[in-house]
Amino acid sequence: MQDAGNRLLLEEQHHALKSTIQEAQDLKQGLNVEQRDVYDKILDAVYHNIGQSFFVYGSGGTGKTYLWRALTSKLHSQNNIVLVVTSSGIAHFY
Ligand SMILES: Nc1ncnc2c1ncn2[C@@H]1O[C@H](COP(=O)(O)OP(=O)(O)OP(=O)(O)O)[C@@H](O)[C@H]1O
Repeated sequence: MQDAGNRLLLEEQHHALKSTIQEAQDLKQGLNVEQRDVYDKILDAVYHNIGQSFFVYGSGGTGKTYLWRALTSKLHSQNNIVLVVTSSGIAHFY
């Protein structure tokens, strides 16, 4: 019985991971040139464990949240833990 439970859990986790990978690919493909430049710089810093801070700013509706979704989705799809702390319109990734 426990095996069946574990199998269901694994299937569900696999399904969730497949959805996240697809979402990450879709969001990445949709990035405009400016967003893609920032996306690449931030992921490069994460993958090389540089511990850099980035301040992403722009007028309302210019795609900051979209960029954030693309980044978190990509990192989640690779089993990374993403902590997002938002305060007064300023969001930090750790
Ligand atoms: N590269 C993109 N491709 C397709 N849609 C995009 C892209 N970038 C942004 N959008 C869309 O444009 C709209 C505004 O983007 P978003 O919410 O990311 O802006 P924002 O900078 O976070 O705005 P605000 O500062 O007002 O919160 C959203 O509907 C978002 O899905």
